[in-house]
Amino acid sequence: MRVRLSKTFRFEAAHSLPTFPDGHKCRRLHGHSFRFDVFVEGDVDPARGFLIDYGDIKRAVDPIVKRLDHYYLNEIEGLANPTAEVISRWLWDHIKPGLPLLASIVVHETCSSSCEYRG
Ligand SMILES: Nc1nc2c(c(=O)[nH]1)N=C([C@H](O)[C@H](O)COP(=O)(O)OP(=O)(O)OP(=O)(O)O)CN2
Ligand SMILES: [Zn+2]
Repeated sequence: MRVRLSKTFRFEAAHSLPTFPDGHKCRRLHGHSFRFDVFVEGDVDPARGFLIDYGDIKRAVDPIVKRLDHYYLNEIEGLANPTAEVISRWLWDHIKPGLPLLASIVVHETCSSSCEYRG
């Protein structure tokens, strides 16, 4: 049985988007309560009845969240232009080595705006 699981993480951070046009609101320093969903995919071991312990996903992702929470994202290596697109790829690149079943990252920058990256 093939399944896709998700677990949601949150962090608070500030950013500004230097590639947006002059006068655009997102060029100004502002903050978000970022939320992102981590999706893992694979085949369920019939004897165990589960793919991966949700706790193991948390243990793989929490150290990455700590690198973002309450920081100015533009100052983090690889996030000089921290759009939702760039953040989702950055999360993928940092989470995938410790979570090989990773299938997708969805970053929710606001309640109505999100970006999915599938590697
Ligand atoms: N393709 C992208 N477009 C925008 C990004 C982005 O990362 N990728 N980011 C922003 C801003 O950071 C902004 O904070 C979020 O944009 P927006 O959805 O416009 O925010 P609002 O809450 O103001 O949206 P409303 O639906 O108008 O209330 C902008 N664009
Ligand atoms: Zn923003």
